[in-house]
Amino acid sequence: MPTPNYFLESRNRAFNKALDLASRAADSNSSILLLGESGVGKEVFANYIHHLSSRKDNAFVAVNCHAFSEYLLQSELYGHEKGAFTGAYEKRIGRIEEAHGGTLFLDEIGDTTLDVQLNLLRVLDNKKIARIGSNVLMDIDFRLICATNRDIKQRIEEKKFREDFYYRISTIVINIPSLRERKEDLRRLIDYFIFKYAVELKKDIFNIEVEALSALMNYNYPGNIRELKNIIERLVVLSRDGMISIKDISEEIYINPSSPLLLKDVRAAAEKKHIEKMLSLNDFNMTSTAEQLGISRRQLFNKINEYSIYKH
Ligand SMILES: Nc1ncnc2c1ncn2[C@@H]1O[C@H](COP(=O)(O)OP(=O)(O)OP(=O)(O)O)[C@@H](O)[C@H]1O
Repeated sequence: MPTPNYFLESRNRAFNKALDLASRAADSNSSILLLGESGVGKEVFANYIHHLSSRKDNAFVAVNCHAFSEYLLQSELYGHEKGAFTGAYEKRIGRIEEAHGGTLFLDEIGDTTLDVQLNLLRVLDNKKIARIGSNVLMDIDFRLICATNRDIKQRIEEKKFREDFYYRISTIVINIPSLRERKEDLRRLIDYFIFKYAVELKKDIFNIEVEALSALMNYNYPGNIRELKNIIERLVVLSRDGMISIKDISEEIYINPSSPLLLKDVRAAAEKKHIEKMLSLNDFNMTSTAEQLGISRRQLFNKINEYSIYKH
Protein backbone atom coordinates (compact mmCIF):
# COMPACT_ATOMS: atom_id res chain seq x y z
CA MET A 1 0.00 0.00 0.00
CA PRO A 2 1.48 3.38 -0.95
CA THR A 3 1.68 5.89 1.88
CA PRO A 4 -1.25 8.26 1.46
CA ASN A 5 -0.63 11.86 0.66
CA TYR A 6 -2.61 14.26 2.82
CA PHE A 7 -2.13 17.13 5.21
CA LEU A 8 -3.37 16.47 8.72
CA GLU A 9 -1.45 18.95 10.81
CA SER A 10 -3.81 21.26 12.64
CA ARG A 11 -4.00 24.03 15.21
CA ASN A 12 -7.71 23.52 15.66
CA ARG A 13 -8.93 21.90 18.87
CA ALA A 14 -11.87 19.99 17.37
CA PHE A 15 -9.81 18.70 14.44
CA ASN A 16 -6.99 17.59 16.73
CA LYS A 17 -9.52 15.83 18.93
CA ALA A 18 -10.77 13.97 15.85
CA LEU A 19 -7.20 13.03 14.89
CA ASP A 20 -6.45 11.87 18.41
CA LEU A 21 -9.57 9.67 18.51
CA ALA A 22 -8.70 8.26 15.10
CA SER A 23 -5.19 7.29 16.11
CA ARG A 24 -6.24 5.82 19.44
CA ALA A 25 -9.02 3.77 17.82
CA ALA A 26 -6.94 2.69 14.83
CA ASP A 27 -5.53 -0.50 16.24
CA SER A 28 -8.74 -1.81 17.71
CA ASN A 29 -11.28 -3.64 15.62
CA SER A 30 -14.16 -1.38 16.68
CA SER A 31 -16.47 0.07 14.07
CA ILE A 32 -15.95 3.76 13.48
CA LEU A 33 -18.53 6.27 12.28
CA LEU A 34 -17.17 9.47 10.72
CA LEU A 35 -19.50 12.45 10.73
CA GLY A 36 -19.01 15.69 8.86
CA GLU A 37 -20.14 17.79 5.92
CA SER A 38 -19.35 16.75 2.38
CA GLY A 39 -15.71 17.33 1.46
CA VAL A 40 -14.28 17.65 5.00
CA GLY A 41 -12.06 14.61 4.44
CA LYS A 42 -14.02 11.66 5.82
CA GLU A 43 -12.48 9.26 3.31
CA VAL A 44 -9.05 10.74 4.03
CA PHE A 45 -9.63 10.00 7.72
CA ALA A 46 -10.77 6.45 7.00
CA ASN A 47 -7.63 5.90 4.95
CA TYR A 48 -5.48 7.43 7.68
CA ILE A 49 -7.00 5.08 10.28
CA HIS A 50 -6.40 2.11 7.98
CA HIS A 51 -2.73 3.08 7.59
CA LEU A 52 -2.27 3.36 11.35
CA SER A 53 -3.82 -0.05 11.93
CA SER A 54 -2.26 -3.49 11.81
CA ARG A 55 -4.38 -4.11 8.69
CA LYS A 56 -2.38 -1.55 6.72
CA ASP A 57 -0.74 -4.12 4.45
CA ASN A 58 -4.12 -5.44 3.32
CA ALA A 59 -6.77 -3.75 1.22
CA PHE A 60 -8.56 -0.49 1.94
CA VAL A 61 -11.83 -0.79 0.04
CA ALA A 62 -14.06 2.28 -0.29
CA VAL A 63 -17.68 2.08 -1.46
CA ASN A 64 -19.88 5.10 -1.99
CA CYS A 65 -23.30 3.73 -1.04
CA HIS A 66 -25.06 6.72 -2.58
CA ALA A 67 -23.72 5.91 -6.05
CA PHE A 68 -25.77 2.70 -6.46
CA SER A 69 -29.41 1.67 -6.53
CA GLU A 70 -30.30 -0.75 -3.72
CA TYR A 71 -30.02 -3.77 -5.98
CA LEU A 72 -26.68 -2.79 -7.49
CA LEU A 73 -25.29 -1.92 -4.08
CA GLN A 74 -26.04 -5.43 -2.80
CA SER A 75 -24.27 -6.91 -5.81
CA GLU A 76 -21.36 -4.49 -5.39
CA LEU A 77 -21.00 -5.45 -1.72
CA TYR A 78 -21.53 -9.21 -1.88
CA GLY A 79 -20.54 -10.04 -5.44
CA HIS A 80 -22.39 -12.68 -7.43
CA GLU A 81 -22.02 -16.04 -9.09
CA LYS A 82 -22.18 -16.44 -12.85
CA GLY A 83 -25.83 -16.57 -13.92
CA ALA A 84 -27.13 -15.34 -10.52
CA PHE A 85 -29.39 -12.88 -12.35
CA THR A 86 -29.97 -11.64 -15.89
CA GLY A 87 -26.80 -9.93 -16.99
CA ALA A 88 -24.53 -11.77 -14.53
CA TYR A 89 -22.33 -13.24 -17.28
CA GLU A 90 -19.29 -13.65 -15.07
CA LYS A 91 -18.64 -14.40 -11.44
CA ARG A 92 -17.84 -11.19 -9.55
CA ILE A 93 -16.02 -10.79 -6.24
CA GLY A 94 -17.84 -8.34 -3.97
CA ARG A 95 -16.24 -5.42 -2.19
CA ILE A 96 -16.68 -7.00 1.26
CA GLU A 97 -14.76 -10.06 0.09
CA GLU A 98 -12.07 -7.78 -1.35
CA ALA A 99 -11.73 -6.11 2.05
CA HIS A 100 -10.92 -9.44 3.76
CA GLY A 101 -8.06 -8.81 6.17
CA GLY A 102 -8.29 -5.07 5.59
CA THR A 103 -10.69 -2.17 6.01
CA LEU A 104 -14.09 -1.60 4.41
CA PHE A 105 -15.10 2.04 4.14
CA LEU A 106 -18.80 2.64 3.49
CA ASP A 107 -19.33 6.27 2.55
CA GLU A 108 -22.81 7.85 2.67
CA ILE A 109 -24.10 5.04 4.90
CA GLY A 110 -27.01 7.34 5.88
CA ASP A 111 -28.40 6.92 2.36
CA THR A 112 -28.76 3.11 2.48
CA THR A 113 -32.12 1.36 2.65
CA LEU A 114 -33.37 -0.64 5.64
CA ASP A 115 -32.77 -3.89 3.72
CA VAL A 116 -29.16 -3.05 2.98
CA GLN A 117 -28.69 -2.15 6.66
CA LEU A 118 -30.25 -5.43 7.81
CA ASN A 119 -27.97 -7.48 5.55
CA LEU A 120 -24.89 -5.62 6.75
CA LEU A 121 -25.97 -6.10 10.35
CA ARG A 122 -26.08 -9.87 9.77
CA VAL A 123 -22.64 -9.82 8.20
CA LEU A 124 -21.24 -7.89 11.16
CA ASP A 125 -22.80 -10.30 13.62
CA ASN A 126 -21.95 -13.53 11.81
CA LYS A 127 -18.73 -12.51 10.06
CA LYS A 128 -19.83 -14.57 7.07
CA ILE A 129 -21.02 -13.65 3.58
CA ALA A 130 -22.39 -15.45 0.54
CA ARG A 131 -22.18 -14.18 -3.02
CA ILE A 132 -25.56 -13.52 -4.63
CA GLY A 133 -26.67 -16.77 -6.27
CA SER A 134 -24.62 -18.96 -3.92
CA ASN A 135 -25.38 -20.76 -0.67
CA VAL A 136 -21.77 -21.09 0.30
CA LEU A 137 -20.94 -18.99 3.34
CA MET A 138 -17.42 -17.61 3.51
CA ASP A 139 -15.68 -16.44 6.68
CA ILE A 140 -14.85 -12.81 6.40
CA ASP A 141 -12.74 -10.52 8.55
CA PHE A 142 -12.72 -6.77 7.98
CA ARG A 143 -12.70 -3.55 9.92
CA LEU A 144 -15.70 -1.36 9.19
CA ILE A 145 -15.54 2.40 8.92
CA CYS A 146 -18.71 4.23 7.87
CA ALA A 147 -19.30 7.88 7.08
CA THR A 148 -22.25 10.14 6.54
CA ASN A 149 -23.12 13.80 6.27
CA ARG A 150 -26.73 13.09 7.22
CA ASP A 151 -28.36 13.51 10.61
CA ILE A 152 -28.58 9.80 11.48
CA LYS A 153 -30.54 10.37 14.70
CA GLN A 154 -33.23 12.08 12.66
CA ARG A 155 -33.18 9.23 10.10
CA ILE A 156 -33.75 6.81 13.01
CA GLU A 157 -36.72 8.87 14.20
CA GLU A 158 -38.12 8.84 10.67
CA LYS A 159 -37.69 5.02 10.68
CA LYS A 160 -35.31 5.25 7.73
CA PHE A 161 -32.32 3.99 9.65
CA ARG A 162 -32.24 0.92 11.89
CA GLU A 163 -31.34 1.80 15.45
CA ASP A 164 -29.65 -1.59 16.07
CA PHE A 165 -27.49 -1.09 12.99
CA TYR A 166 -26.59 2.43 14.13
CA TYR A 167 -25.30 1.11 17.46
CA ARG A 168 -23.36 -1.60 15.65
CA ILE A 169 -21.50 0.83 13.37
CA SER A 170 -20.91 3.64 15.83
CA THR A 171 -18.74 2.18 18.60
CA ILE A 172 -16.44 5.16 18.03
CA VAL A 173 -17.95 8.33 16.58
CA ILE A 174 -15.58 10.93 15.15
CA ASN A 175 -16.84 14.40 14.25
CA ILE A 176 -14.77 16.16 11.61
CA PRO A 177 -15.23 19.94 11.65
CA SER A 178 -15.98 21.92 8.50
CA LEU A 179 -13.27 24.11 7.01
CA ARG A 180 -15.20 27.20 8.17
CA GLU A 181 -14.76 25.99 11.73
CA ARG A 182 -10.99 25.60 11.40
CA LYS A 183 -9.93 28.85 9.81
CA GLU A 184 -6.63 28.72 11.70
CA ASP A 185 -5.55 25.87 9.39
CA LEU A 186 -6.58 27.55 6.15
CA ARG A 187 -3.31 29.32 5.39
CA ARG A 188 -1.26 26.13 5.71
CA LEU A 189 -3.77 24.14 3.68
CA ILE A 190 -3.56 26.76 0.93
CA ASP A 191 0.24 26.47 0.94
CA TYR A 192 0.03 22.68 1.00
CA PHE A 193 -2.21 22.55 -2.08
CA ILE A 194 -0.20 25.23 -3.93
CA PHE A 195 2.92 23.15 -3.39
CA LYS A 196 1.14 19.91 -4.33
CA TYR A 197 -0.17 21.28 -7.62
CA ALA A 198 3.00 23.20 -8.44
CA VAL A 199 4.87 19.88 -8.26
CA GLU A 200 2.18 17.90 -10.08
CA LEU A 201 1.73 20.45 -12.84
CA LYS A 202 5.44 21.24 -13.01
CA LYS A 203 4.89 24.95 -12.45
CA ASP A 204 7.06 27.21 -10.33
CA ILE A 205 4.92 29.27 -8.01
CA PHE A 206 6.83 32.05 -6.26
CA ASN A 207 4.09 34.20 -4.91
CA ILE A 208 0.43 34.82 -4.32
CA GLU A 209 -1.04 38.31 -4.69
CA VAL A 210 -2.13 39.80 -1.38
CA GLU A 211 -5.68 40.33 -2.67
CA ALA A 212 -5.86 36.73 -3.88
CA LEU A 213 -4.74 35.41 -0.50
CA SER A 214 -7.18 37.62 1.33
CA ALA A 215 -10.07 36.48 -0.90
CA LEU A 216 -9.12 32.82 -0.27
CA MET A 217 -8.82 33.44 3.46
CA ASN A 218 -12.23 35.13 3.65
CA TYR A 219 -14.25 32.64 1.65
CA ASN A 220 -16.58 30.26 3.52
CA TYR A 221 -15.95 27.03 1.51
CA PRO A 222 -19.35 25.30 1.53
CA GLY A 223 -17.63 22.39 -0.28
CA ASN A 224 -14.89 22.28 2.38
CA ILE A 225 -11.43 20.88 1.55
CA ARG A 226 -12.64 19.40 -1.75
CA GLU A 227 -13.60 22.89 -2.90
CA LEU A 228 -10.39 24.51 -1.64
CA LYS A 229 -8.37 21.85 -3.44
CA ASN A 230 -10.21 22.45 -6.74
CA ILE A 231 -9.87 26.23 -6.45
CA ILE A 232 -6.12 26.01 -5.84
CA GLU A 233 -5.60 23.53 -8.69
CA ARG A 234 -7.34 25.97 -11.01
CA LEU A 235 -5.28 28.92 -9.74
CA VAL A 236 -2.02 27.03 -10.20
CA VAL A 237 -3.03 25.97 -13.73
CA LEU A 238 -3.87 29.57 -14.62
CA SER A 239 -0.87 31.16 -12.86
CA ARG A 240 1.58 33.16 -14.95
CA ASP A 241 5.15 34.14 -14.18
CA GLY A 242 5.02 32.17 -10.93
CA MET A 243 2.27 34.36 -9.51
CA ILE A 244 -1.20 33.39 -8.28
CA SER A 245 -3.40 36.28 -9.24
CA ILE A 246 -6.63 37.77 -7.94
CA LYS A 247 -7.78 38.00 -11.57
CA ASP A 248 -8.21 34.24 -11.74
CA ILE A 249 -10.36 34.08 -8.63
CA SER A 250 -14.03 33.74 -9.48
CA GLU A 251 -16.61 36.21 -8.22
CA GLU A 252 -18.39 33.55 -6.20
CA ILE A 253 -15.48 33.59 -3.77
CA TYR A 254 -16.05 37.27 -2.99
CA ILE A 255 -19.76 36.94 -2.48
CA ASN A 256 -19.60 34.07 0.02
CA PRO A 257 -17.23 35.28 2.70
CA SER A 258 -17.15 33.52 6.07
CA SER A 259 -17.15 36.85 7.87
CA PRO A 260 -19.12 39.78 6.47
CA LEU A 261 -17.13 41.85 3.98
CA LEU A 262 -17.04 45.58 4.43
CA LEU A 263 -18.85 47.48 1.72
CA LYS A 264 -15.69 49.45 0.94
CA ASP A 265 -13.80 46.20 0.22
CA VAL A 266 -16.54 44.91 -2.09
CA ARG A 267 -16.58 48.28 -3.85
CA ALA A 268 -12.80 48.29 -4.22
CA ALA A 269 -12.73 44.74 -5.61
CA ALA A 270 -15.42 45.54 -8.17
CA GLU A 271 -13.71 48.82 -9.10
CA LYS A 272 -10.39 47.08 -9.59
CA LYS A 273 -11.91 44.41 -11.84
CA HIS A 274 -13.69 46.99 -13.96
CA ILE A 275 -10.63 49.24 -14.34
CA GLU A 276 -8.55 46.24 -15.40
CA LYS A 277 -11.14 45.26 -17.97
CA MET A 278 -11.33 48.78 -19.44
CA LEU A 279 -7.55 49.16 -19.50
CA SER A 280 -7.21 45.92 -21.34
CA LEU A 281 -9.97 46.86 -23.84
CA ASN A 282 -8.14 50.14 -24.48
CA ASP A 283 -4.78 48.47 -24.78
CA PHE A 284 -3.64 50.29 -21.63
CA ASN A 285 -4.20 53.71 -23.19
CA MET A 286 -4.64 55.91 -20.09
CA THR A 287 -6.41 58.80 -21.81
CA SER A 288 -9.16 56.81 -23.48
CA THR A 289 -9.63 54.54 -20.43
CA ALA A 290 -9.98 57.54 -18.10
CA GLU A 291 -12.41 59.16 -20.53
CA GLN A 292 -14.59 56.04 -20.72
CA LEU A 293 -14.54 55.65 -16.95
CA GLY A 294 -15.53 59.29 -16.48
CA ILE A 295 -12.49 60.15 -14.33
CA SER A 296 -9.33 62.18 -14.89
CA ARG A 297 -6.04 60.61 -16.00
CA ARG A 298 -4.59 61.51 -12.62
CA GLN A 299 -7.44 59.73 -10.78
CA LEU A 300 -6.95 56.69 -13.00
CA PHE A 301 -3.24 56.71 -12.30
CA ASN A 302 -3.91 56.80 -8.54
CA LYS A 303 -6.36 53.91 -8.77
CA ILE A 304 -3.83 51.84 -10.73
CA ASN A 305 -1.31 52.42 -7.96
CA GLU A 306 -3.79 51.82 -5.17
CA TYR A 307 -4.97 48.50 -6.60
CA SER A 308 -1.55 47.38 -7.87
CA ILE A 309 -2.80 46.89 -11.41
CA TYR A 310 -0.16 45.58 -13.79
CA LYS A 311 -0.04 45.37 -17.55
CA HIS A 312 0.18 41.74 -18.72
N1 LIG B 1 -6.35 16.66 5.09
C1 LIG B 1 -6.36 16.59 3.75
N2 LIG B 1 -5.19 16.66 3.07
C2 LIG B 1 -5.20 16.60 1.72
N3 LIG B 1 -6.31 16.47 0.97
C3 LIG B 1 -7.49 16.38 1.60
C4 LIG B 1 -7.58 16.44 3.02
N4 LIG B 1 -8.89 16.32 3.38
C5 LIG B 1 -9.58 16.20 2.23
N5 LIG B 1 -8.75 16.23 1.16
C6 LIG B 1 -9.14 16.13 -0.24
O1 LIG B 1 -10.43 16.72 -0.39
C7 LIG B 1 -11.28 15.89 -1.19
C8 LIG B 1 -12.49 15.47 -0.36
O2 LIG B 1 -12.07 14.61 0.68
P1 LIG B 1 -12.92 13.31 1.10
O3 LIG B 1 -13.43 12.58 -0.12
O4 LIG B 1 -12.11 12.55 2.07
O5 LIG B 1 -14.13 14.05 1.81
P2 LIG B 1 -15.49 13.42 2.33
O6 LIG B 1 -15.79 14.10 3.61
O7 LIG B 1 -15.37 11.92 2.35
O8 LIG B 1 -16.52 13.88 1.21
P3 LIG B 1 -17.97 13.24 0.84
O9 LIG B 1 -18.83 13.39 2.07
O10 LIG B 1 -18.45 14.12 -0.27
O11 LIG B 1 -17.72 11.84 0.44
C9 LIG B 1 -10.45 14.73 -1.67
O12 LIG B 1 -9.94 15.03 -2.95
C10 LIG B 1 -9.31 14.66 -0.65
O13 LIG B 1 -8.14 14.15 -1.23
